[in-house]
Formats: sequence, structure tokens, C-alpha cells
Amino acid sequence: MSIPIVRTLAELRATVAEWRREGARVAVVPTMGALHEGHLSLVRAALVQADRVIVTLFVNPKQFNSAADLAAYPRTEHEDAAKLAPLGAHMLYAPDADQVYPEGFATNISVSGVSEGLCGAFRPGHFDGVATVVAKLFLQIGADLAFFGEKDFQQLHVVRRMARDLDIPIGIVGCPTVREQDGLALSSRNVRLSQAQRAVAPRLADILFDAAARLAAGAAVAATLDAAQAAILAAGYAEVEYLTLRAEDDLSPLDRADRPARLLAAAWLGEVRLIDNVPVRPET
Ligand SMILES: Nc1ncnc2c1ncn2[C@@H]1O[C@H](COP(=O)(O)OP(=O)(O)OP(=O)(O)O)[C@@H](O)[C@H]1O
Ligand SMILES: CC(C)(CO)[C@@H](O)C(=O)[O-]
Ligand code: BAL
Repeated sequence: MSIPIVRTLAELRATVAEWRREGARVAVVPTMGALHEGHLSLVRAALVQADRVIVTLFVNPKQFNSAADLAAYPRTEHEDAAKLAPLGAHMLYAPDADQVYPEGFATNISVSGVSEGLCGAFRPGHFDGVATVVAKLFLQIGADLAFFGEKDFQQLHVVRRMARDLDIPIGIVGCPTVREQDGLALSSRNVRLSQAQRAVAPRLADILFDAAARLAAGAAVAATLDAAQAAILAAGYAEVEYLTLRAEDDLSPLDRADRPARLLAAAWLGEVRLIDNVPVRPET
């Protein structure tokens, strides 16, 4: 069993046009590769709602903040293709760099509001890079649906806003975070954790779930977040970039958990930056 790998826009468009003639509903799952069960859950969800599923694999230089992070990003295309084939995904679109950013490329898509704060505050230009490449992939493919993980919750909001603002006719589907048995959110960057760091890493999720339960039960927000931040540092994380309560629908800051909300965090474990978020459902 294998999956066709497409590297050019011309071949992509020819295949999608053929699918369209057959009346197929097309979905896309954008990724940067190094596929894990989180990505595969998006592909399975896409296969339920569409007749043809394209997984994209492009390590997008424009969204990285450091050359070192880009260089260290895992590249495992062969293994990725082998994971996708048995699921029944229909195409791996792994474009050559010039198919995405041809010579002279000069356009930048910048989404204000939801891109600011949280990861946007610590990764300048990151969401411009994400919005630009995702817009490009959406327009190249012309899919009906696109699937994204809630693990990157702010990214999901940025992509929704961008597609709506630019009238790109695509439905954006958010899918729940897939976790290891010990609670750690799956992420391609987890492979960079040492054995000792890997043992500590799930404490972030534990502390977030615990704080979310307290907030849902009416605990004071500032004191709960302070205690959670102290617990993350005590667990062995080097730095907490942010730990904040935001409205689920527009990411606006909340000082009371009186409507559906998310508790979101980014923290450094050694040289690895991990993000996570959990829902807060106020008890009625
Ligand atoms: N644990 C997860 N559960 C659900 N979706 C996920 C998970 N991890 C990543 N995704 C989703 O997969 C898509 C591609 O993400 P990406 O290729 O950046 O993987 P990643 O594991 O998030 O890597 P990174 O180390 O860059 O965070 C995104 O929509 C992302 O939200
Ligand atoms: C959406 C995405 C594929 C754009 O490069 C990337 O940000 C990711 O993998 O989450
Ligand atoms: N998962 C979001 C991609 C990134 O960290 O660059």
C-alpha cells in the first residue's frame, strides 16, 4: 500500500480537477510532517467528512523564529508516507520550496487581533508565516474542508479569521488534542526531550487540567493561575512564557470563568518549548 506524493502545483491542480469532475468532496490536513497520532487523528476525521483527503507536508521557513529551530525540525517524509498509506489518505502534497515561495515572492498575510498575545507575543512574525502559507495552500488546493488540531489553539483561531476575512470558501474543522497515556500532548518537538525531561513533561498537562477544574468550580482566577505557574516551575520547567485564561470563542482575556474558556500555556523544558491548552467549562 502506498500514497501518491505530489511535488508540483501543476500536478496537484490536475488531480484535484479530476476529483472535482467525479463530484468528490475534498479535504486538506496541513502539516509540517514528523507525523504522530495527533496528525493521524486529523486525517481520520477528514476521511469521515470528505471523499478525498490531501495531507500537506511543508516545513515552512517563514513561521520559524530561529534558524536553529528550523534546522532541528524533524524531517521524516518516508516514514510519514508509510503512516498515511494504510489510513486511506489520497495524496501527500509535499511541494518543492519554489512551488510555495517562487522567486520574488513578496506577499505577507498578517491577521491582527487573534495573532497578538499568547504565542504571537513570543514568536514575532510566526502567525504571519502560518497565515501566509495556509492561505497559499488553501488557494492552491481549493479544498472544501481543512482540519486543524486544538493543540495549536491560537493557530486555529488565526486560520479561521484569515479564511473568513479573505472569503476563502473552506470550512475549518478543529479537532481535540491527542495525548500520550500520561497526558503529554503529542507534538513533533517532543522527540527533542531528554529521558529526564520526558518524565517531567506531562506535569504541564496535569497542572492545567487541575487548574481548569478549580476554575470551573469558581476558584479565583489570579490566585489559581499563580499557584499553577509555581507548580509548573516546581515540576522542573525552566520558564513559563504565558499561562492565561481566555474566552473560547475569541481568545479575549477573562478574569472570571463565567463562560466557555480555555486555559492556555507555553513553557520551556530545557531547550524545548511546549504548548498546551485545556477547556474550562463553568459549572452551572
Ligand atoms: N497532539 C495533537 N492533537 C491533535 N492535533 C495535533 C496535535 N499535535 C499537532 N496537531 C495538529 O497537527 C497539525 C500539524 O501540526 P504540526 O505539523 O506543527 O505538528 P506538531 O506536532 O504541532 O509540531 P510542533 O512541534 O511544530 O508543535 C496542526 O493542525 C496541529 O494543531
Ligand atoms: C498549519 C501549519 C502546517 C502551517 O505551516 C503548521 O503551522 C502546523 O503544522 O501546525
Ligand atoms: N504546530 C505549530 C507549528 C510551529 O510550531 O511552528
